[in-house]
Amino acid sequence: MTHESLALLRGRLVASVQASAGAPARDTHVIGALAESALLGGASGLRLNGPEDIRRVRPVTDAPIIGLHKVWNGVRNVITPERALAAGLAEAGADIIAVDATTEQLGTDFRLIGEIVAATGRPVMADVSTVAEGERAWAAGAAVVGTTLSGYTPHSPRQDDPDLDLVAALVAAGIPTIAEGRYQTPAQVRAAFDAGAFAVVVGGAITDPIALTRRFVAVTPAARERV
Ligand SMILES: CC(=O)N[C@H](C=O)[C@@H](O)[C@H](O)[C@H](O)COP(=O)(O)O
Repeated sequence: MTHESLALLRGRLVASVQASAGAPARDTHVIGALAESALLGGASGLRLNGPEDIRRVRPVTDAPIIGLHKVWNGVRNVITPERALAAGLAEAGADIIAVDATTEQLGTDFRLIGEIVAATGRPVMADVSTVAEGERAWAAGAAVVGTTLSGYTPHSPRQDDPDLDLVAALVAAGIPTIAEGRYQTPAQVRAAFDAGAFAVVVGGAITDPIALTRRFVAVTPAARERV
């Protein structure tokens, strides 16, 4: 199968435009405006959560949309855990479907990936947290693997920085890899491409004004006095 939409992302930046429930930006029109802004800034693709946001953005761009559907499992958001959710994303206009491909979510049976490819006709981006999960997802039919969930599962390293080691290890295993998760600076994005990443996804550092403001507030004397 050829994946034209995925091919368009090679060597390029994808903006993840999402907002948590309760955040002021959690409004489909705000998400739409942020997505359009990211495209004007040169992002070549978007990563969007849920059919509603995808429906808002699809008519204004031909840029590839990676769709995901987050479901809270009591500990963290799981990414598109069911076929029906994947079908909803495809119907809304997603070109690529992101799927949680962690051991804690799928155990050792990663067949959901192939089922979603068959049901939607869309390539799957498998969001993983370890090399073993990446290898299993690739064998199960993922078109590309993302380092998205490194740092968010019990068996991956907690760190403030992006997991560049995981990018390098997946690339060394011959797996097309999208670097995602905690990319905050252009230097980190460059490092991911230097490690062989196929594309890089940046979320909060582009689209989360609360997190961005916090970074600046943290260095004010008032904030330092509080520590
Ligand atoms: C762990 C998880 O659920 N990650 C989600 C996946 O879609 C999003 O909440 C992240 O914003 C996205 O991965 C981009 O990452 P960052 O915002 O760190 O650049």
